[in-house]
Amino acid sequence: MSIVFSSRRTRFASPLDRHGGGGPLTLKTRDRVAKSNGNSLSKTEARLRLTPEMRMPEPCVGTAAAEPATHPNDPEELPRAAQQTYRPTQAEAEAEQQNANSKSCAGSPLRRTRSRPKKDKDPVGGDAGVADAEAPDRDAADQSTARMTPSVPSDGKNRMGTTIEAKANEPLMRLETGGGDGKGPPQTFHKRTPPEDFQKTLRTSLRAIWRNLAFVLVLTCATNVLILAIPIYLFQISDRVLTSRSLDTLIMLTAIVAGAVIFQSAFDAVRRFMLMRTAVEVAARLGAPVLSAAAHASLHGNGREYQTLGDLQQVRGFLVSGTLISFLDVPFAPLFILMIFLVHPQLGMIVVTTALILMVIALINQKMTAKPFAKANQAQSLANQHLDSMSRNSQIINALAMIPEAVRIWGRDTAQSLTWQVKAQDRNVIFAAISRAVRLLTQISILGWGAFLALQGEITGGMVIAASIIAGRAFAPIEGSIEGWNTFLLTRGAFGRIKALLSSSALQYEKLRLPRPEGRLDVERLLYVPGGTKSVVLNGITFALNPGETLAVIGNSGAGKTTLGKTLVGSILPTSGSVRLDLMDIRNWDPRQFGENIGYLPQDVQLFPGTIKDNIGRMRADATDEQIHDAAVLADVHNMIATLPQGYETVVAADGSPLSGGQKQRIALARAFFGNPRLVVLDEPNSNLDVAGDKALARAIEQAKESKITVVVITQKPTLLNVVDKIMLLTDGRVALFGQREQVLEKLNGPRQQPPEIQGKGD
Ligand SMILES: Nc1ncnc2c1ncn2[C@@H]1O[C@H](COP(=O)(O)OP(=O)(O)OP(=O)(O)O)[C@@H](O)[C@H]1O
Repeated sequence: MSIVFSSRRTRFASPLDRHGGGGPLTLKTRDRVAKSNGNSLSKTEARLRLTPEMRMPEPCVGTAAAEPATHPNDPEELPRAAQQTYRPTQAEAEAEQQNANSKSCAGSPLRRTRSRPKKDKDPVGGDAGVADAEAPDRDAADQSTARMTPSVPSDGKNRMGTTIEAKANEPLMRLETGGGDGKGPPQTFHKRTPPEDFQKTLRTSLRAIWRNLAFVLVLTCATNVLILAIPIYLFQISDRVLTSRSLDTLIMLTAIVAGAVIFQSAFDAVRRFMLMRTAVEVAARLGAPVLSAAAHASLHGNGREYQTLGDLQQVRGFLVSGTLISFLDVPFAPLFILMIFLVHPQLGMIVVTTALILMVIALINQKMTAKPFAKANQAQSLANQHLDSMSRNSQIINALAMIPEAVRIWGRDTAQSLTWQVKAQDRNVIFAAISRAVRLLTQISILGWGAFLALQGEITGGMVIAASIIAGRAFAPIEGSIEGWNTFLLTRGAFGRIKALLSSSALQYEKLRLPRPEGRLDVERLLYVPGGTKSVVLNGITFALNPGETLAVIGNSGAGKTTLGKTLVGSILPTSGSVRLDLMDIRNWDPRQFGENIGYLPQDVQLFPGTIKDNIGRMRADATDEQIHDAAVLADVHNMIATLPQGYETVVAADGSPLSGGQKQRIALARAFFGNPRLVVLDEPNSNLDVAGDKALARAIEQAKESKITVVVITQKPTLLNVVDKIMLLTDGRVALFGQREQVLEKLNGPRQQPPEIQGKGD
């Protein structure tokens, strides 16, 4: 049986599958650097200055000829992987040669941006033109340096990262083709994203369940009717065969009852098969919507929304449980009771009385066990939370020898859960024993009273035995339902939570798919008061950034920097005020489109289990090698990845091993830059970096700026301040200072004092 989790936006495939378990990162021939014919290069093209990254894919013959005078780097210093990876075959080279006359060497946007002459930086960051993002480009344009087309239609002629158009005196141009990758199909402004209609999914799932259950009910009906064959057979043997001594009758009856039993067993098996498949269908249909709705709801919740997946398990478990079979059989109990009434009304009364007694016992049982079961579940949930925390913090627990304490805390909650469970189960066992005793006593009563009636000549001996068997058959589902009542209540509660989650999910509303943003950021009167508290974490934050501007947010610990970063990327929603990307409130962006156009490096970096390329590509199945490589180059981590034994195919565990803290942070930086986003928020991106990493980060921010990516970098270290346009000082959730870098630095430290003493200022 094939099981498909259907979700328009979610594909449940192992990230490892995408690359078939991880072959080497290769660029397709057309993505490789076109070998340029030196003769065909224009003067402007000949002035291209290639950085190692630019030259890495393939030496550009024509450009390389013009290179030595301007390029200080020795090719020997290029990373080995970089030098070895991209070697087209002769045929490929010839094919590429066809385009070489019209194109120069390829490079990623960043590689291209780095090709421009570097403007000498003022050591104190006095790059007077920083506020004017166009200025450096103009300078560069005056020198007729290379111009990039980061995003181009995928028509095979101009591909992102493969073409440098050398056009003099033109500002840096970015061809907008839409999509987060910057090179998907052209954006259609009025194309609406189809709504996530979870209600419909729920309705269709319920319909499927009911349809299956209706069929199961038909089979149950047949099963219950056929099961009467045995008591009827007994009745016929004792009252007909034994009295008539007819062998033919015995053979015929035996053949009929054997057939009935075979059919009954087959029907029973089929209904169980169907229930099992119904359970699987429910999990398959609702799994993806529940998970995506839970992930979305967790933005405003406490993270427990993910437990709804556990609720789905509960529903699935109930569908294959014996309790449901009992529930399905219960409606046929009156049929059996009616038959006993037909045998003799007095026997029927005994059975009805017993059924009522069993129900009363069930109600008392329910009342007596509800509280202890609830307490047991509560304590178990706490114990599970401790367990989860232990598994996430296993290294620190081991290093600090905290295992006894961790085990004690887990043990305390587990013991409490077990204590309540024992209490509940004790009561359950007692009531189950009482009900079983009542049932057995009833069968004895039927036999005894039936014998008495037989003695009176009112019924035959065969009728007595048949009545006793039928009574047993009538009680079995009633008893099963009583025992499983608690499970039924839990399942009903679980399904209620699933229904509530899917019904209230905001994802179901359709959103307009907007044109690709440019990266303009407007923050207005941002107020954030965490739910359940009265502390104001962000208080009236207002500022704006133009596309391509870079802002450093500085301030003391607890000033609200991280919270501000989270509100900028929409991972928490402000209590009031708004964050707008290209004038549109981020709440009104299609979440998928918004996510594709932003990058975020959180303070607490976590990588997903998978390869480095999966992580950089945000686990997207449609992430191309080229995009991954571009992001790595943009974040200036390609060289670092190239030094790893498995390069981009290095498998990262859930705890980030085998990467160091700094390496993890740099991979996460590349992930933030994946897809050529328009707004990137970096929360203390250099907290784990060494000097080289710090420099690479500064370069990455400069490159992002040149690619017109709006960058907000939260930092405690002054080193990054040299590469930003603006600085904001946050104090107790308020903007204490905001403005051009030089002005803010001057206010912080006084003129000509570098670097600023950020920590000291807020004290
Ligand atoms: N969900 C929350 N509930 C209660 N308080 C919160 C919540 N989120 C943040 N805070 C509080 O808001 C304040 C700012 O936190 P935030 O993490 O934004 O500071 P920060 O400036 O990033 O600090 P650091 O530099 O140490 O990371 C802190 O005092 C923190 O306790």
